[in-house]
Amino acid sequence: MGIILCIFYDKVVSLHEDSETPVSNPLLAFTLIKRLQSDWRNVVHSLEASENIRALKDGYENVEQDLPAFEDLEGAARALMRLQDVYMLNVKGLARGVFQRVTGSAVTDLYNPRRLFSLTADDCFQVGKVAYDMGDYYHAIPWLEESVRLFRSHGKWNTEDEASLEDALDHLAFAYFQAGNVSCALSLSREFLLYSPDNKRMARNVLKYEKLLAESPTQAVVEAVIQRPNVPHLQTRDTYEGLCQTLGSQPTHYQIPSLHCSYETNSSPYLLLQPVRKEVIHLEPYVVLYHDFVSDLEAQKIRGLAEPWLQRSVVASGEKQLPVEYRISKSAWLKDTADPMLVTLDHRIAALTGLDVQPPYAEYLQVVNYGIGGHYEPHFDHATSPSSPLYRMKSGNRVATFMIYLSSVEAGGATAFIYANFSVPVVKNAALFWWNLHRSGEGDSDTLHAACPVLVGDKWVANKWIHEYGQEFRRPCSSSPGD
Ligand SMILES: O=C(O)CCC(=O)C(=O)O
Ligand SMILES: [Fe+2]
Repeated sequence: MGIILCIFYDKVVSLHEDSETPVSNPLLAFTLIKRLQSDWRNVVHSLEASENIRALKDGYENVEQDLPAFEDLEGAARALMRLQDVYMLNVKGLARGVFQRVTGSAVTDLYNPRRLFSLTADDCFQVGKVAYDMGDYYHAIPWLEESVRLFRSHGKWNTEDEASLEDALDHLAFAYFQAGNVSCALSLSREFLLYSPDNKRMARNVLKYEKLLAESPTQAVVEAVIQRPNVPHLQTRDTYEGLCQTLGSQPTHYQIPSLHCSYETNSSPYLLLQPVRKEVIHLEPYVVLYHDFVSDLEAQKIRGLAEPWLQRSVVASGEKQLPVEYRISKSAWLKDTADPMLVTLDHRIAALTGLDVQPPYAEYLQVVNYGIGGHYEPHFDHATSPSSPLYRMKSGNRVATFMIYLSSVEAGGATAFIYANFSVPVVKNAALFWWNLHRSGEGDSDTLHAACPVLVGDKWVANKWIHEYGQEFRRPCSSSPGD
């Protein structure tokens, strides 16, 4: 193996040596994907590697098809930007490996990593470039700023790097120009010319920026405010993000007497022997958390059964099911026949809720795995249009959701109820239950909810969606719209 690859290999090994779990730190996850997607390729194609190039290339080509694709790197960069937005994380801090929310002069640590993984100038460049290529200068600027700062302070270019200080200056200058900040664009372009004085394009840009500033000198002082790119389908973004930022901890005014804990037996012989600790979290909509609904072993078993079948999650769009940016996770459906333990689980859900969960009155168990940055933006579980694929089961709408947390997370990943204005943290082995429909059969719009992005960790949940039919005598209907 060539010396360059050895150095590169040692660097990768030392970064990952003390992570005993699969990658749970978003910064480490991003750099791992980047190392496999672009750094390694850059080492292989570098001039220094030429003496050992054949062996090096053969080794790379053998595994190339199994390595992350550019699309994966892009996804990982977008996940970092999502975390930055939702948790108001500071890019400078992220590049140093810390997860800090900075609001005014207040700095809050959202997570304290055991070890700091800092990003390189080239890592930051790649994140900024993903945003830049999408015309998203709001995100491109801080990441490219950080890249320029790191290139300037370390100065050294590494074999595996895709970009140099000039590339970072070039992109940042143009991003500032696009965002309306001509004076920053000008000074960065001038700095670029110090390193590459013969670059004609940049010389023309400098002239253009000088001319613009001469024509309208106010441009020099006006700090352009760049708007964060809007997500049209998400009007409730501020509430959602605020609820995610609490990481599921409840404000004290929720500690009201009607919200209490009890041992639930629901008059079921099954539960009399082993009551379940129930915590009423909210009344309208009615949301309860059943603690220790499953054991560690059961949770592990369910994850293991689902793992081989996991696929990118989809959502109902008209009559079709499609992957979308607002739901990022993997999921699998488990039939009861997959393991007798799932039948036991159904019995336990039926005993607790008093509902019939046999097919077709409930769906199979949907197991969901969210990686870093994985999320599900505000949505309803029940169908809101008569053409929804949910009606294909011919057992009505989804009357209730029973969701089991099959893992803990290190940070983030809370379940947020937007209009009801509360969020529930991930409580390993607990199950969250709520009614999606009023007794009239009409959807309860107060159940709008979301899965906050996972900041650090690997989140698993399982959904059991219970349908209207079969529950007629278990949850009688009522014509009163409020019930
Ligand atoms: O994962 C969560 O916290 C919520 C998941 C959810 O709402 C869903 O899968 O429909
Ligand atoms: Fe949901």
